[in-house]
Amino acid sequence: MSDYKYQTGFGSYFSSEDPRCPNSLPEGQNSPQKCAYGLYAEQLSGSAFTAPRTENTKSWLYRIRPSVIHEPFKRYEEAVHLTRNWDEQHPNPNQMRWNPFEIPTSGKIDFVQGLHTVCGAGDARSRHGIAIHVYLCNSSMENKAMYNSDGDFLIVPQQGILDIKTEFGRLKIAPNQICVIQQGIRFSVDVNGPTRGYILEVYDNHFKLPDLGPIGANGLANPRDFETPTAWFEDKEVDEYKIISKFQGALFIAKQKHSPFDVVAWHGNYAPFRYDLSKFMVINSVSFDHCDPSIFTVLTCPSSRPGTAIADFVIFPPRWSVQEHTFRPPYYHRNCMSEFMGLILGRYEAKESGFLPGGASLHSMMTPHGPDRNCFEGASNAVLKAERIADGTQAFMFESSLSMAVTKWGEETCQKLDKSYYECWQSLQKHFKISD
Ligand SMILES: O=C(O)Cc1cc(O)ccc1O
Ligand SMILES: [Fe+2]
Repeated sequence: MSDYKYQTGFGSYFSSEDPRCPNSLPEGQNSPQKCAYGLYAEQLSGSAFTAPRTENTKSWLYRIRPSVIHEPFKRYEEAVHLTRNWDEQHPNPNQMRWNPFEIPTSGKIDFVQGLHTVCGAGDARSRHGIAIHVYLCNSSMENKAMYNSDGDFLIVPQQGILDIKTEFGRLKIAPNQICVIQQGIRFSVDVNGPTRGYILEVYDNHFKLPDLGPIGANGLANPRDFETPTAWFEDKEVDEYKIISKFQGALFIAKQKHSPFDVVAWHGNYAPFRYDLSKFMVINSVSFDHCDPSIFTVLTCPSSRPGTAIADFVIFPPRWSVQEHTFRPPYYHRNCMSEFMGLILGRYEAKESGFLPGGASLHSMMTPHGPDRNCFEGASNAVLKAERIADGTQAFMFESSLSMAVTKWGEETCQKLDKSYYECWQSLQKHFKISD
C-alpha cells in the first residue's frame, strides 16, 4: 500500500512543515505578529498549562483559518448506537463472548455513523472512565471530520485499511497496526469496502509506554517504532463541511464552509501516532510458568494509583513457547480488573473455537475464566517441545481497573452475544485422585 511520510519517536517534540510552504513554522517564537503565508497560529493543549514537564503536552498549529470559524453545534443523530449510558441494562457478571460484529452491507455507513458502544464505565464530565466501541462501516467520511472532546481514541483495525486525514497530516493503518488520536484532534476516515475494528476510549489520561523495570532500556514496544504524521494541508472550500464533536458522550454537528485539514505547519508533542504490532519485541518466560499478560503491554493509560491502569492495551503476539514442566496456555483466572478481548487475526491460544476474528469477549471483575476443555486437555498432555504459538494470529486485550457495564446494543441489539459460551467449561473433568 502506498503510504505517507512519518516522523518517528514516542512523545517526541516534533516539527513539521508541508513541503509546499517552506519556512511556514515561525522561528524563535510561537505567535508572530503576522505568521508566514498569512497563516493563523492556534495552540492545542493536551494537558493543563501547568502540568509538570514530564506530563505537559501541546502543539502549535499554523493554519489557513482558525478552528473557531464554524456555525453553532447541534445534536447529531446518525450514530444511534454510540452511548454513554451505562445504566441501560441490569449489571451482568457473566462471561460474555460475541460472534463477529456485522458490517453493514446495505446503505452507506461511515466511521462516525458506524460507532457502536459495547461497554464502559465512568463519566467524561469528571474525566474518569473508559468506553469500548466497535466501528462497523463501509463508506468514507465525505466532507466530514470528527473530534473527541472527551478523551483519546486507541483504534485497532480488524478488517479494512483506515486512511485517516488529521490536522497533523495523514496516516494509514491496516489490521495489525493501531493508532492513537488524542482528545480534540480532528480526523476524517476514508475506507475501501467493508471495515471493522475496535476502539478503546480513555478519559483520564493519555496513553504512555509502560515502564520496563528490570527488562532494561529496550524491549516491548520501542519508541522509535511509533510514527507521527508530517504536516499536510488541503485548501478546500465547500458548501458544507461537517464537524462532528463527541462532547460529554453525545455527538454534535457544526457546519462550516472549508476543510479543517488546513494546517500547513505544526510543532509540539501532542500529535496522533500509529504503531505496527509486528514490531513488538516479545519478552516471556524461557524457563517455566506462564508470565502474566502485562508482559505484553503495548501502551498504558495510567491512573493515579501506582501500577494500576485505567486501561492497558495488551497483545498476544506470535512467539516461541519453550517453558518446561508448565501448563503453557493462559491459566484459570479471577481478576480484580476487567478483561475485554478482541481478535484481529487467527485464533486465540486459550480457546479452540468460538472466539473469532471481529468478535470479542468480556470477563468482568472477578468473573472466572480460562482455557476451554479442549485447550486444557491438550496442553496438560502435550509434549513440551519448543513451539511457535500464535503464528498468523493477533489477539488483544483492553484490561481496565474499572468495572464496565455492557450496553443494550452489546447485550441485545447486536444479536451477537453467544449464549452458549459458558458451555465451553462445563465438560472440564475432575481429575482429582488421592492415590492410584
Ligand atoms: O485469556 C485471558 O483471560 C487473558 C489472559 C491471558 C494470559 O496469558 C494470562 C491471563 C489472562 O487473563
Ligand atoms: Fe484473564
